[in-house]
Amino acid sequence: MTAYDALLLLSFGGPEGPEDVIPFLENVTRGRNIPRERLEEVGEHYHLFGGVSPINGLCRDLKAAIESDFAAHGVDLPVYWGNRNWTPYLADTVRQMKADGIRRAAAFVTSAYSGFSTNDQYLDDIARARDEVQDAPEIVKLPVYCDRPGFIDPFTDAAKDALRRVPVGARLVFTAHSVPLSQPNRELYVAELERAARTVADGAAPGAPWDLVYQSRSGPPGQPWLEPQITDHLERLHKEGVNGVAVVPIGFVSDHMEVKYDLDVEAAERAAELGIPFARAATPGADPRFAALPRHLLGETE
Ligand SMILES: CC1=C(CCC(=O)O)c2cc3nc(cc4[nH]c(cc5[nH]c(cc1n2)c(C)c5CCC(=O)O)c(CCC(=O)O)c4C)C(CCC(=O)O)=C3C
Ligand SMILES: [Fe+2]
Repeated sequence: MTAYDALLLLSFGGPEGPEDVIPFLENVTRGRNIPRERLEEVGEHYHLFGGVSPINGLCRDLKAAIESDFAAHGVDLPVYWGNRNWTPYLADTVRQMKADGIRRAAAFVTSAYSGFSTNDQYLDDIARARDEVQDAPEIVKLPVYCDRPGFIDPFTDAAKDALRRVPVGARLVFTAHSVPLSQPNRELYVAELERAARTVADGAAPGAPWDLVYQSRSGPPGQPWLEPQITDHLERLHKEGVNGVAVVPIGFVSDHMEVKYDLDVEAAERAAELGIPFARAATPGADPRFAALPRHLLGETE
């Protein structure tokens, strides 16, 4: 079926305990001009969760779901997992793949879009990890999948479910991670987000208004980033008299910290203060349709 001899699940990584939080944040922000106060604030978000990022468990679940999907469809490929910013570090995974005799792996990244943070940085990570390992296996990133049914359909179902938890007429609000306006390929990222949001909105609430807004901004105050922020947007919707909000984190694939804190804690609190009924849609996570995406994408590339 395929010219590959392994699948590599490539993710962001996150701390596994309180002592990991600061070194993890240093890894993420090295050379990136993020204010110290912002780091301390984000560190507190992790400490609220015992210093453990949800992303690691989510990756383990997704890896198991991909393995089940492969087994159910006769795809005989081992699945490896490596991260950009924390253990299991990608370079260590590549070293293990090499030791196991892997020669050419396909990489499925836990980020669906084109753009710098969402695609290009992962390509750089692959190149850097391969440089660290002598005769490293070839690693080919699978195509961007933000328009695929395996990504869109779970969101459409989740958006419908979230709409059922707020009053009829509530606004569908899509969120994605903000990035600096100066970031390379920012237009492409936004265009893909708009297209994905429109597709989900058409499926979940045909004809109803929807918005695409941003979250988790981290740069210095003077630097322009994609706006509006979800919290500001909630205020605006409140002033407009909107009677409820169903938030769909279309920019992410799983319920990691940006979802569990920035939406489920921060945005939900803001909505409560404003008296707006608020529901947050699930992300694809380990949905079997999402876990089937690597197999579908493998079948298309050689
Ligand atoms: C577009 C995008 C995605 C979606 C694509 C993808 O999923 O890859 C994403 C995902 C994630 N971002 C994550 C964590 C962090 N991102 C940070 C900082 C930044 N993110 C950025 C962008 C994105 N980030 C940017 C432009 C910065 C500024 C620094 C820089 O230019 O790189 C910081 C520093 C502190 C802060 O938030 O300021 C942290 C801790 C986690 C792990 C969560 C967990 O542990 O559960 C995940 C999945
Ligand atoms: Fe981030």
